[in-house]
Amino acid sequence: MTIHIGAKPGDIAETVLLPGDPYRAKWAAETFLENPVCVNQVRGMLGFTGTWKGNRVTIHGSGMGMPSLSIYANELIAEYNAQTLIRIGSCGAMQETVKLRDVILAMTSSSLSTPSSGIFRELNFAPCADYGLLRAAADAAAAKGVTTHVGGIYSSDVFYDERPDLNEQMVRHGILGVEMEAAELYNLAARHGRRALAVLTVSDHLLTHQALPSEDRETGFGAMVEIALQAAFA
Ligand SMILES: Nc1nc(Cl)c2ncn([C@@H]3O[C@H](CO)[C@@H](O)[C@H]3O)c2n1
Repeated sequence: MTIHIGAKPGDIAETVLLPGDPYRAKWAAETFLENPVCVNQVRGMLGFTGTWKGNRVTIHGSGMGMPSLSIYANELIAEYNAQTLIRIGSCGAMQETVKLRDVILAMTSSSLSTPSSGIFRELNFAPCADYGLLRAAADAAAAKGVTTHVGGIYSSDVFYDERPDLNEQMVRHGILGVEMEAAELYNLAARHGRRALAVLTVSDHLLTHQALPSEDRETGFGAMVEIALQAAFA
């Protein structure tokens, strides 16, 4: 047990999928895992452990924002020996070529700051995905015929952004999309020698201002979950 996770030792698998929304964790566990068991309910941040094709997997909410993800990722790594941590989530597209429902595989993630900024101080550390996971996810997506974009994303500290100048530079430099967790996940994986990847479904578009209707957000997420599972056990 930890301060924020009530699971008993051994309840959490070494492979953990991390959606921001605990109810998406519940949906994904019930949809994709055999015999999912709820292993955490502390503060409503649900976590479930089951098997996928015989492989043990935990699907656990991370909450929104890097501070929240940092709490869960730190505890999953330190107390439950998580070895592979894959964020599955939504993001906003920042390039014309990226469309709603497309999948983005985050090779790197830029940010203004992260919970690790205090450690790095003046170092501009480059948070990057595990290459093996990234390659396996790209292969899985291609095999499924899912339109996928691999490149840099932006992990923001805010949803209601007031920096159009910043967005302009990120679009100019090819940033594919914006979300709020991946950079710190990558920092923690690098610090602790673990594997991490962010597999994101485009739910909003910052240039066209389109947004997926709520019912699509769940179905469209199925491909992303399957890509993450296939990559984790490739
Ligand atoms: N900043 C931001 N902007 C856009 Cl357009 C987003 N679309 C999805 N998200 C993700 O969804 C949640 C916010 O709705 C966050 O966890 C974030 O990771 C977004 N976060």
